[in-house]
Amino acid sequence: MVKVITIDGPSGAGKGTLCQLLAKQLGYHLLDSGALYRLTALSAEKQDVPFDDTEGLARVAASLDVEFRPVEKGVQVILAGEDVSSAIRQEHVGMNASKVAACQPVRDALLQRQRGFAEAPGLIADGRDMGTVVFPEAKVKVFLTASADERARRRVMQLEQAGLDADYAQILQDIELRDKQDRERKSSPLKPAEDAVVLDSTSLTIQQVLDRVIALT
Ligand SMILES: Nc1ncnc2c1ncn2[C@@H]1O[C@H](COP(=O)(O)OP(=O)(O)OP(=O)(O)O)[C@@H](O)[C@H]1O
Ligand SMILES: Nc1ccn([C@@H]2O[C@H](COP(=O)(O)O)[C@@H](O)[C@H]2O)c(=O)n1
Repeated sequence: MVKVITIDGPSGAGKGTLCQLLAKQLGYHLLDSGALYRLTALSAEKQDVPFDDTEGLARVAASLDVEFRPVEKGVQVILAGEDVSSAIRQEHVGMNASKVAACQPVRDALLQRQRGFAEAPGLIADGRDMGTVVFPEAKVKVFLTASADERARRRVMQLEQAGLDADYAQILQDIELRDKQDRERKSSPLKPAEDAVVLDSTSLTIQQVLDRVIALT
């Protein structure tokens, strides 16, 4: 059986950073499930599908023409031949992803595609419901958290390092709103699986987080 390690948690907890390091160290494949919800939101926007059109959104999710291309500094995301790696990372796309992700038909449309990433020798699955819904049989499950203040501080640093303006108060407000939406929705709400190890990274370095997760494998 393919070994799957699930890393779930709220926005900015450090899941993506951890998952890339884990995948590299263990030689496993990587699933960035948030990218699929972001791509669905971006495609819906491009195709003028309203965010309350459940059927339309599910069609968009089911027909995503996407390729994840490994490159030296991570993964390039290609949507219908166009490089949307930066476009899907915009703050408003994250908020829209959180809206479309609350729609059960969208989640249903993406389920098998996500499971298809589980190939030998193993998979690191990054998201909100990897341990609870998509890979409930995974042997190692981590729920990575950090305080909202710390996550906003990290996001500000990330944006400033990329040469972009960052308003701490606005970012904190967006993080808290996205947390609320993701935790309170009916479909696959953000929560730790019963058998997940909860890891609070607020005062841990990236290396310390990585070491603790490697110790679980
Ligand atoms: N333990 C840590 N200490 C300090 N900074 C960290 C830590 N973990 C991650 N970071 C930094 O925090 C920022 C956000 O991390 P990352 O993008 O991995 O979060 P995420 O959980 O994947 O967020 P999202 O779900 O919104 O994609 C990055 O700039 C990353 O370098
Ligand atoms: N398994 C998942 C992954 C993500 N989502 C939703 O997508 C939004 C964007 O995710 P990022 O990890 O890229 O920030 C997120 O806020 C969730 O609403 C999800 O529902 N399930």
